[in-house]
Amino acid sequence: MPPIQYIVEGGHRLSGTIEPSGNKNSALPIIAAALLTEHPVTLDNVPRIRDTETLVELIRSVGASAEWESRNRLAIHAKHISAADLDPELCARIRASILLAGPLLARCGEVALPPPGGDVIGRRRLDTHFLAFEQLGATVTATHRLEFRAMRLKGADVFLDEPSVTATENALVAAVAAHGTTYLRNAASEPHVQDLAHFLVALGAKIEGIGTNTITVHGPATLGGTSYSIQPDHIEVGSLIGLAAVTRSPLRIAKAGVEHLRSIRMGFERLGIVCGIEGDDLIVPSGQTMKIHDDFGGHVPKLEDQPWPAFPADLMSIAIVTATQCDGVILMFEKMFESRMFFVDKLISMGARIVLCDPHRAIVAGPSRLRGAPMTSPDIRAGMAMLLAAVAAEGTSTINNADQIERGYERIEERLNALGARITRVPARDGG
Ligand SMILES: CC(=O)N[C@H]1[C@@H](OP(=O)(O)OP(=O)(O)OC[C@H]2O[C@@H](n3ccc(=O)[nH]c3=O)[C@H](O)[C@@H]2O)O[C@H](CO)[C@@H](O)[C@@H]1O
Ligand SMILES: C=C(OP(=O)(O)O)C(=O)O
Repeated sequence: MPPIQYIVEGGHRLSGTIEPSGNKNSALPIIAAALLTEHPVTLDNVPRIRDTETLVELIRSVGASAEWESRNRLAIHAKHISAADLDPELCARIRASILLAGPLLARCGEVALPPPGGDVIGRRRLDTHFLAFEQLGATVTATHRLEFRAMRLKGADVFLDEPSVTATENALVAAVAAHGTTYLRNAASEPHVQDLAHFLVALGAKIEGIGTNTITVHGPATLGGTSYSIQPDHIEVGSLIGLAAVTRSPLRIAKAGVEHLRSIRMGFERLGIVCGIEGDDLIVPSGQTMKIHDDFGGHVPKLEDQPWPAFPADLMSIAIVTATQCDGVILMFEKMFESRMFFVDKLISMGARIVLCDPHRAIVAGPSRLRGAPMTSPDIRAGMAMLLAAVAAEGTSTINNADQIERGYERIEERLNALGARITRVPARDGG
């Protein structure tokens, strides 16, 4: 497939209603966890994006059947599977290939995984996965491949060294098959971790403490099949709030999953963007003050990411581009990844007033007028932030490597164009 470029004619107001897709980071562990049961599973609201398509290819390669029954409905049946050698090229395409470790270890007793890929946003350690598997009775060997073995997984009292999202998900899946009770302490509690836990419960698992940082699993469970619908993507909702703000447009985000939006709404409120709620819809009115709230005493405020339920790391790039259009000064503090902020040089070349203090902190002074510019997307969220900047800017921008954006956002140019954006999707001419 040739690389994709977006050509964006900026400066147009948007309006209308848009529905977020299903959560990518829920769909990935849930598709992998469907390998735990030999009974049929039907998943609805699966985002049809590059990451899910790649994981579907991977689960087929171990013997599961996986058919798209409609655009967003996926039927999986893992009656007989074998953790035979997995394709290194497919595994390297996505971070989520590591999520096959838990279900394949549980079903097959051993698995050898080529290293995972994913966004290049800094070092991405796997040590927490290894710690959890070892405490559940597996042996782990990490050389050019990651090898996990356990003839019988045993329940344990596991304290994770950090609340890693995918490590919590792998440990949770392994614990469902383990003999005895498992406590996962210092567990991640992101909406996607909760979604996976609810899916496992629908299969027949016994899990307590969903949504907290101590998850208790009573195993081993006798699992059946189920039909399950993936929750809306709160990161996409946050991206759409940013889009409405930077284009000063009124948007209704329908079926937004408002129960998971509290910290996200608070983050945008610090930038002077206040959203309303009507049922499960989120309303972003136009005519916002977009005035950054100083801290008490007139001090420079800060927006920082932290593990859930605080403001999510995956929205930091979107928050930065949004802040460039707000009135005031704010420190943006990205604590998790070493390279996620480097894309701000592109915003600076478009006219944004940002000082990158170090790889984790940037000071944004707004508002600034953005001019269209050529850009290349380094990762999903920086790419989406660039798309927001391009839609808001005067003039035309090009975004190369838009494939990165499409790893996480389904038919995004088509859906934003329906709101009034002017984005043309073309195969990249310069290979970019
Ligand atoms: C497929 C998937 O679900 N990917 C998500 C998952 O990745 P993933 O599960 O890979 O991310 P982790 O939660 O393991 O953490 C990512 C990085 O943050 C650091 N870290 C983590 C927790 C912490 O309290 N402090 C800290 O500094 C880790 O050292 C690591 O370098 O969670 C990330 C953090 O929400 C998101 O960006 C990714 O979109
Ligand atoms: C970092 C992300 O994804 P992944 O972990 O799949 O690379 C993301 O969704 O922002």
